[in-house]
Amino acid sequence: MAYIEFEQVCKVYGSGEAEVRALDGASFEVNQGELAVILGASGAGKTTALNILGGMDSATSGHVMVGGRDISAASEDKLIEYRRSDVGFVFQFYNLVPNLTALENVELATQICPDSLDPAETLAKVGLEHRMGNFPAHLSGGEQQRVSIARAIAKNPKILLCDEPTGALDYKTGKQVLQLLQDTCRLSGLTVIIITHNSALAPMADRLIRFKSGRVTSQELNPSPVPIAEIEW
Ligand SMILES: Nc1ncnc2c1ncn2[C@@H]1O[C@H](COP(=O)(O)OP(=O)(O)OP(=O)(O)O)[C@@H](O)[C@H]1O
Repeated sequence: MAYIEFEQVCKVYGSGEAEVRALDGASFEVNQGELAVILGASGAGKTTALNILGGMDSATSGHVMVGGRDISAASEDKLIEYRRSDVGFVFQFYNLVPNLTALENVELATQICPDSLDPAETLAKVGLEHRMGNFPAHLSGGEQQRVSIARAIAKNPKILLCDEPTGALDYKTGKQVLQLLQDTCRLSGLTVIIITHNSALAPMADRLIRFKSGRVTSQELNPSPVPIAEIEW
């Protein structure tokens, strides 16, 4: 059994004329420690799938198994615990608290987690040891995204879910952020899932999952993933 199993998941928003099938029987799996890339056009259902996997949204039907637990059948209390201790999120627009410093943003996330890592050490790991006292507005986009990655990693989660993590960054900064995510996956054994529109990123993945119209159209394993530094687009 794979660590993550997304089985025939449907997500329907609205009803009647206004019904939208954001997911329409999507199935994929990801093994522990893998870096998976989810590719698909706008509206294909990628964010919906990630939100369900992260326990932030619920499936209309189907099953979502993580580490042998059926999170699609979990109670609200269990889901809160799952979101706190098992899942780290990285968003396109960082979502940092503006009136807290970089260090305080990371500390805030770790305060609710039982096995969290040291916030200052984690910021140093992402190369921000000299920027810990800065507020988000005084950091570049790439640095803010590093803080948000540190915030997610410092929870010591089992899976790291990244929704278009380089969508707001320039080419060079985006590449550095992807390198950090690839290194984090390799060095810490964290299971990392990255959503992107950019098909050029496919070679960096251990597993490539393609979404179209709420379904998974293909799932490929890559025996020799390429370091992001060697990928150009
Ligand atoms: N809360 C909602 N209510 C109604 N429809 C929704 C809701 N969330 C998503 N949808 C619809 O579900 C479909 C899938 O959306 P989703 O955001 O998952 O796609 P996506 O592949 O992540 O797209 P993008 O790359 O543009 O972010 C879209 O048609 C979207 O409009």
